[in-house]
Amino acid sequence: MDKINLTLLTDFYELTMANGYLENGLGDKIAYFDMFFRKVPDNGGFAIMTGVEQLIQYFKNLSFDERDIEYLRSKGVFSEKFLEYLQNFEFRCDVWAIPEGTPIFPNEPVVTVRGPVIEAQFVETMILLTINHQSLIATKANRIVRAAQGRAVMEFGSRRAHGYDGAIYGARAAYIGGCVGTACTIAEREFNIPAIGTMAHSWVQLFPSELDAFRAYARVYPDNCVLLVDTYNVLKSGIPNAIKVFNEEIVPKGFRPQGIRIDSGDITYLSREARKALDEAGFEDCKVVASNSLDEYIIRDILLQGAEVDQFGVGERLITSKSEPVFGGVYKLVAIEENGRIVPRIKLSENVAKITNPGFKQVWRFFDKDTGKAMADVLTMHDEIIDESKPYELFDPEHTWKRKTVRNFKAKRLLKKIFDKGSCVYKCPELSEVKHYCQQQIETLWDAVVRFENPHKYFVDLSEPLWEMKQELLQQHSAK
Ligand SMILES: Nc1ncnc2c1ncn2[C@@H]1O[C@H](COP(=O)(O)OP(=O)(O)OP(=O)(O)O)[C@@H](O)[C@H]1O
Ligand SMILES: O=P(O)(O)OC[C@H]1O[C@H](OP(=O)(O)OP(=O)(O)O)[C@H](O)[C@@H]1O
Ligand SMILES: O=C(O)c1cccnc1
Repeated sequence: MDKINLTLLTDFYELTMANGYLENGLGDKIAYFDMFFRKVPDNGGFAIMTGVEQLIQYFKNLSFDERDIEYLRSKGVFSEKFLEYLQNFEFRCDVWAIPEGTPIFPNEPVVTVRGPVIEAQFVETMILLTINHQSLIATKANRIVRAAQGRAVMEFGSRRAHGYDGAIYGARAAYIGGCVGTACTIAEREFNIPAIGTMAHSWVQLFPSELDAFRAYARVYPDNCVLLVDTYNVLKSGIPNAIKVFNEEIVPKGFRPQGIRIDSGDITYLSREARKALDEAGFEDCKVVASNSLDEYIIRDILLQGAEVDQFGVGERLITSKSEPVFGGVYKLVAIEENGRIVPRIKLSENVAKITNPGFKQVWRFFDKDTGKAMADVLTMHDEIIDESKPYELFDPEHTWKRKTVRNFKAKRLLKKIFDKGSCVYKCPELSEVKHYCQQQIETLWDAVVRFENPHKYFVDLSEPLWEMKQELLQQHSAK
């Protein structure tokens, strides 16, 4: 994409704090921040990590140009020393992230940044907005795709997206989450996501009659003809006219009609009637496509009702994650360095669930070697080693008497280093690989975690050393 300088896309307080850190001689103080989220949208059992590639681009392009500096100077609140620092700004942080397409769970770090506090703090806004947005849409898209039970879901949301990047990155996230393609053309040019689509009502309205409109379309696209049949009356005119045109314009040319699209009315009833009519006309292979404010709940319902739909087009409720439009990822300071030693920091809260997990950490996913299924995630100190040859005791960090010893497991580190002292050390996989990886990783989750209603809570535990360190910090603070 054409580069726009997004360096100043940061909350103003990041800049005032940065200026203040410098004034206090703390500019080079090393700090650690974690991004994590607290709740899976739509009460789902898991979310999908997405947006790392855009985050990498952001880190690579961070630099303050003349216009940025002049603007900041005009505010009259920043020291010349700070403006000079910004002019020579170079990103020097280490960054770890969970790879795109990985199922992620509440309270585990999905991004960790270590570096001079000025820089590590400054990037908060873009880290959160990038990962929050794409992970939200990928998670929503995956719910819709799962509801469709193997039927193709096309993403039709650009026109109702919240801004152009909401459309483009939304299309990207939806593809990772399982959509087969998008109506967003630029997403194919940029990301190789298949650009697909049918026709609008305006096409049908423009011609003197529906029959004329269908004929005209079929003549231009005999090999890829999907007709929109609900402009006037699906059963009385749309379907009969479509069948007539298929017979007149498509079959004689040696092609097969691709489909019809229904965009209003009772989708169950109309799709069943359409299926019957198409089958009777010898078009058993002609697909029935449905659209119209669909989401996972409506798709699940109409399939339960016996709808005969082969493909779904889903726009507004997917691209805006309408039922729950906030992912809620946050960015918290978890440690600082003092004389080269990592000193954990904690954020307290009356609400126990909101107390942060302190320290520089790693996230491990435990897989059962027999079934290949994910059993639990465990947060550990960053340098802890998990020995797969020995039994490992998992325990609930809140109810510590709940314990389980696991054997015969594979433990995989989830946080991968993507930047080393400001240099990118990670090669992003192709988007098609990410999509495939996502599907594969979801298959490692038990059905109970994946189901829509009251999914089983996947365990995100703390290792014994991390749990003890957290207790110690809590005790220190309560003693104060
Ligand atoms: N069988 C069904 N069960 C449950 N929901 C359905 C069924 N068929 C359609 N829907 C959904 O019901 C909603 C109906 O939307 P709406 O009120 O816009 O009606 P419409 O048929 O599109 O009307 P219009 O002709 O004005 O476009 C849509 O979200 C659609 O997906
Ligand atoms: O309902 P969504 O899930 O967002 O799916 C996309 C919608 O966008 C189009 O309608 P629109 O009225 O914008 O254009 P049209 O005249 O081509 O139907 C399309 O026909 C769908 O109804
Ligand atoms: O191609 C389509 O059918 C389409 C594209 C965008 C929005 N609604 C439908």
